[in-house]
Amino acid sequence: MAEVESLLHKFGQDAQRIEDSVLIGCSEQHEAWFALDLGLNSSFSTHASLPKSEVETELQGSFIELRKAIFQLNSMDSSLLFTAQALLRWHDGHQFCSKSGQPTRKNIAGSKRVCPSNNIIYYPQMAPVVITLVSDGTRCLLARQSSFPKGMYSALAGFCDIGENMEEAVRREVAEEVGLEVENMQFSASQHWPFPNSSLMIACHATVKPGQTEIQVNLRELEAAAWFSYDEIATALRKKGTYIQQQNEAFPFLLPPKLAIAHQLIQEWVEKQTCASLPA
Ligand SMILES: NC(=O)C1=CN([C@@H]2O[C@H](COP(=O)(O)OP(=O)(O)OC[C@H]3O[C@@H](n4cnc5c(N)ncnc54)[C@H](OP(=O)(O)O)[C@@H]3O)[C@@H](O)[C@H]2O)C=CC1
Ligand SMILES: [Mg+2]
Repeated sequence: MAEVESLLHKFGQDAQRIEDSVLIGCSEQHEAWFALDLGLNSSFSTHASLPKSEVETELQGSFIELRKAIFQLNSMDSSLLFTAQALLRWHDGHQFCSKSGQPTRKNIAGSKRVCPSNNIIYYPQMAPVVITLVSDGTRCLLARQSSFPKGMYSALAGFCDIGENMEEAVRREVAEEVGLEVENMQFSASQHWPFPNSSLMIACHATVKPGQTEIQVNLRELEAAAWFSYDEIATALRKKGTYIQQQNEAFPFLLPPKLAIAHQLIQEWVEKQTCASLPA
């Protein structure tokens, strides 16, 4: 706190803004961890912006976009940063009560906001998203959106509609995006993901009926989708070098970064194929 105060003083800022911090976790030694929006991205903060390059010099570091940092972070740092970014962004977007129009107030930890005029409490929200790795028994289906990094393919993902359960969302998303009917869904794991706002990614494996593998790519949602063999996926998983280096290959085929739950699904599928091919 003393360090942050001295940084704020150095840049002529009111130390009072430390109260805008939000609690994002706790170390194994029971030290509380907080996140504070320094206001370098002006749309994110109600306070005056700090000069980015001067803060970088002062802190001997450099700010990079979270989407790019994903390729370099370890799982503990990423979890803290994902929580921090999602929570700070939620506070920024909930400054006013949607019923009374009055300013809302953050509680000390930053786990909610309250409207003093009618006591309505606002809690941070996450949007449930299903992500499915579809397999036909020997191949798995991956797709890419035009916004993905060059050459990157991932599992099919989509937001749950209101009133839907996970199974219904998986069936609808796979049918909408590639025109396939899935069966045998199996839950794998879940993950908080800070994009586009704050999503709860619910990951599962699913299969298609034998012989029913013809894809109809929905070009409004996807740029491409295709079946990939075990060898293609296993080779892509073994690739060395940074993401930038891999993207610069003549025909890059890249899988999502290790921190993404899509990567975990793909890894699990490869392991399952390896086990299935072993002699009994
Ligand atoms: N961690 C991981 O491994 C992965 C994470 N993801 C994440 O999953 C998310 C969802 O995948 P995506 O294929 O884009 O989803 P969808 O296939 O559902 O398509 C996105 C569209 O859904 C509509 N939509 C419905 N509800 C929401 C909502 N709550 N927030 C935003 N848009 C909504 C929007 O359409 P309209 O604009 O027409 O309203 C949006 O353009 C992505 O944002 C991505 O960050 C994806 C792959 C891997
Ligand atoms: Mg989608």
